[in-house]
Amino acid sequence: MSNIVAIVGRPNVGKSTLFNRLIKKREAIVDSVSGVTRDRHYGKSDWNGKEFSVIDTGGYTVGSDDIFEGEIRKQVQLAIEEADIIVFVVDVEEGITPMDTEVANLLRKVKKPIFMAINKVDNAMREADAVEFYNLGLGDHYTISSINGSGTGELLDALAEKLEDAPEQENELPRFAVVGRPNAGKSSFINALIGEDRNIVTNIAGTTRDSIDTKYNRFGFDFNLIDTAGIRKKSKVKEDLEFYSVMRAVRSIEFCDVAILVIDATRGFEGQDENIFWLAEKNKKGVVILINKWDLVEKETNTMRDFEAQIRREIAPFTDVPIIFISALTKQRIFKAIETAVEVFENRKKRIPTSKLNETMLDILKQNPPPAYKGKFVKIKFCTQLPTPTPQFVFFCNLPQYVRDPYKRYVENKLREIFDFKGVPIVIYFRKK
Ligand SMILES: Nc1nc2c(ncn2[C@@H]2O[C@H](COP(=O)(O)OP(=O)(O)OP(=O)(O)O)[C@@H](O)[C@H]2O)c(=O)[nH]1
Ligand SMILES: Nc1nc2c(ncn2[C@@H]2O[C@H](COP(=O)(O)OP(=O)(O)OP(=O)(O)O)[C@@H](O)[C@H]2O)c(=O)[nH]1
Repeated sequence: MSNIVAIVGRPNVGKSTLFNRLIKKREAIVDSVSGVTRDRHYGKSDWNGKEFSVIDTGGYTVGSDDIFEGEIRKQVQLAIEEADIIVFVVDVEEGITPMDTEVANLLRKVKKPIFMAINKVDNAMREADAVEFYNLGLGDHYTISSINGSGTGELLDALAEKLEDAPEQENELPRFAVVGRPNAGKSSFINALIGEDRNIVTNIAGTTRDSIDTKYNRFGFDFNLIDTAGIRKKSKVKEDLEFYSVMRAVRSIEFCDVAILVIDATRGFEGQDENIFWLAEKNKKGVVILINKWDLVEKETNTMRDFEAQIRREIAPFTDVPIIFISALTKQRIFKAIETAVEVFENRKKRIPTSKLNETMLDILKQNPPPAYKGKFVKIKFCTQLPTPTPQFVFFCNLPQYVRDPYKRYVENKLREIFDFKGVPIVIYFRKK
């Protein structure tokens, strides 16, 4: 299952504004992960019950006009190859520009669903101006105002119809995605893992959407590796582009059950690593962190402990994530890495019987209830785990609106302590009863 929506268009048409609006719809649950080094946005949202990832292209580095245009063309081409749905944003204030025409020419040949969002249609007058864009010869048009939100609902309704439903994934093999920054050692890890079997990679990049899995049996475990991009041929263009690595990570994370995040020990846990981490968490995927190239690190007594502590600080409150120190080069703890990923996969499927959950949790929560709010006391009466693919719990109480985030975190920590959800994001709801 993959629902990646890419927003393309020339600079200043309102792509980022539209992106924010698409994501803000569900601000309480999701927010955007913005690239630290550059202004790249990707986020997770849902509409009419369907989930999707949104990637905002752009964040172009300003150079000469030629370079600039080349950069846009590259991003559009990548969006065409890698995204499932494309939203092409144009600007009614400016009308059709040569760059719009160029983008439209690229898009016209594409079989994927394309939505043309004619932006900045803030009032009825501009509705008439929008007609001009029919000349670009692209199918479906939507007049929107990203600033005031008008028209975006219709756009999303139409878009949601093209999104795929989340598939049932019971009883399938674990799907692992090896993700991380360029040069972290992802390919080396995969090669160390599959060793002489590397020829069993039969999928060719980009042939079909579903060819992203490859099945392996190693160390007695059966699993699928998602998007073993590193062992495939890479094109120079793709390697150069930060946009490509983001797109790749989003896609393989969407497909996986557990994200194996490879960090370069010699560089530490940096902004981009954190982005990928939170992306997995927002997608409710299991996570295992591998600190690779451990052979290169000069070790003193507390090196490992300090390294680990620093990462746990960064990823709080989701701190019980396995962190394993490996070397893809010497194959140190490669087995342990896979074994742990399998454990996390099992944790993610874990179902706590309602009776057991109530027996343990209600007592604990009674002894440590949410703080009174405006003189009112919250009483938690009952709890249950939802029948969702990933752990989600509902706590029924008299005044759910008074339960604050710190208390939710407390409850989450208790659940983690008692039931072991190591490496797995869990979601907690309070509802009225
Ligand atoms: N009037 C009006 N202005 C808008 C609308 N949407 C965006 N803008 C304005 O257009 C300008 C550009 O918006 P951005 O969202 O930054 O455009 P962008 O396409 O992401 O630009 P790049 O990051 O340069 O690619 C900003 O000043 C926005 O406030 C709209 O619906 N109506
Ligand atoms: N010393 C040491 N070097 C390593 C280790 N793992 C990878 N390397 C080296 O790090 C460099 C990058 O490794 P790759 O496996 O290509 O990294 P990658 O994450 O797949 O990189 P991209 O394909 O660019 O995303 C190579 O020169 C590897 O030989 C390790 O555990 N120890």
